Amino acid sequence: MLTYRSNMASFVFRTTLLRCAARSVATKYRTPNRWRSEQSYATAEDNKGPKIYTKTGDKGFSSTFTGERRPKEDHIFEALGNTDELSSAIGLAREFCLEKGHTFIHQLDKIQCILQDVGSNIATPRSSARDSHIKKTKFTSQPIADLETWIDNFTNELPPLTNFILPSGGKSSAALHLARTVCRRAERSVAPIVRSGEADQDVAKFLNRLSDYLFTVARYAAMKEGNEEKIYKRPE
Ligand SMILES: Nc1ncnc2c1ncn2[C@@H]1O[C@H](COP(=O)(O)OP(=O)(O)OP(=O)(O)O)[C@@H](O)[C@H]1O
Repeated sequence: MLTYRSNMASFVFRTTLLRCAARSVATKYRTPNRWRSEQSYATAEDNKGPKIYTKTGDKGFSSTFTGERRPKEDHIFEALGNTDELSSAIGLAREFCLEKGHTFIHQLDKIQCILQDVGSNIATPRSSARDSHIKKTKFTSQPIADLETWIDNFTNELPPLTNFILPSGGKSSAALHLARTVCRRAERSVAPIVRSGEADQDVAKFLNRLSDYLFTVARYAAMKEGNEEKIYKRPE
């Protein structure tokens, strides 16, 4: 259901994108509430209609939510791409965790949705944003507080860390570690955007806290599955 919903959201994104080519990215980075209301307007006609590609990016330029055209190697698209990759890495880890019946799936689901909001914020450079853009893409601090609560709860159940842990501990755990490293890349790419005032500070804080969450939940998954985590040993 959830996958269907997200496919649907992306489909509606795309169809709207084609209908409103001049506002291309504006449609792709809408707030979740806006997506939901648009989904209810999707019709059978929409389903037959436009293609997924607009070809507007073929010359190596794309659009921000504010309508600026920038080269694809711009910091903004780099950060958007890393955030997208992060959500995909979490999605894969989630599938392994689901197979093992882990209880934190709902947290991963929520995080993937928040990452869409991270993308909206990054795609809206403050220097060219109108008030309405800023209002729609504002990133709140609540998701950071949620991550901190989840980290603290898992940490209370885990044995204390006494060694360097290496990515291991079964498929769920190793996939969560991989997502953690992608998260750190996303954080690095967001840093200059936040520093220059183009995105909200809380976006950087969220990504920083998210890598700690992914580390902690990776350890938790290994513990719950009864898998040993590899620890660093100095090579003989
Ligand atoms: N390679 C990329 N990496 C990260 N973000 C991208 C990339 N290309 C585009 N974007 C961002 O994602 C939004 C949607 O992507 P999309 O693929 O529709 O853009 P496009 O390449 O400009 O268009 P098209 O694929 O239709 O030619 C863009 O408006 C832009 O903000």
